[in-house]
Amino acid sequence: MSQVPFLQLETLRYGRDRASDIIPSLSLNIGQKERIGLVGESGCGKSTLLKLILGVIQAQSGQIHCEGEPIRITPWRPMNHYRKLVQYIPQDPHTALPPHQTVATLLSEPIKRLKLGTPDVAMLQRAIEQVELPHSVLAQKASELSGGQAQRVALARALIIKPKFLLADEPTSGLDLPLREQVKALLSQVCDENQMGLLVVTHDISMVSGLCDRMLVMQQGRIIEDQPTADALRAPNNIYTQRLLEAVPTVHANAWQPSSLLSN
Ligand SMILES: Nc1ncnc2c1ncn2[C@@H]1O[C@H](COP(=O)(O)OP(=O)(O)OP(=O)(O)O)[C@@H](O)[C@H]1O
Repeated sequence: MSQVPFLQLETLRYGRDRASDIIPSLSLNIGQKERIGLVGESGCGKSTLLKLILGVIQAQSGQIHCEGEPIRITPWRPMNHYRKLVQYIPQDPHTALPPHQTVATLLSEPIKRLKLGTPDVAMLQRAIEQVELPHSVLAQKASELSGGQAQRVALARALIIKPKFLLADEPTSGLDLPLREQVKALLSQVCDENQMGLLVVTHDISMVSGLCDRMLVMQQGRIIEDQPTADALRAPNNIYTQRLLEAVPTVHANAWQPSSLLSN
């Protein structure tokens, strides 16, 4: 019996009019626990696609199914169920997290909103431990967090409801190199621990090569490359992907080798 994909996006269209659609027609299947990296130049529609999947904006046409069910049958009832399955970490947590709220309040909010019980101290402490922050952070306000801490708190807030899938919009933008490596390692770790899938938008090809099984390249709202990451990096199908990889100083398509080859 064939397994239903976790997410099925069918001919999604998003834009004001057909002549200037941000996403003209996009279809994509995402498997359970799949880790996908989405790259493409600025303004091509990556964040728009994440918002469509999250359900915060609605496509003009097309459908999204999650585990075989449409995500929006009536405005609110199915969305609550869906939000328990799919969570999001924003591009800039510092501006997305309400500055005057404490981390404890921020972590409690999704549990209350989604009616998943009463948050207790032990639950909040476990959540903050999972992103490798000290318990003392729970008492701090969002405005008092560093960029790296805010990113981890945003991750803890997404993970606290134990989603099956995480959408991450440029989770390492604005962080310095060591912090980027830490966030990448942490994402890999939490995906393993929580048996969770991931769709990460990034300009950092090393994040895709280090974290994702599958690589998508978007151009003008269309997916023009969709391959296992190793194949996309070694032999891209599309000339645009080739150019994108050549523009990356650290990971050159010709220099890249899968770790299995390096260890032989
Ligand atoms: N709220 C909005 N109203 C109108 N146009 C928008 C809105 N948000 C984004 N756009 C436009 O949609 C297009 C795609 O934007 P989007 O943010 O999805 O791109 P992106 O690939 O994520 O870019 P970046 O890599 O710079 O974050 C851009 O042309 C942008 O100007």
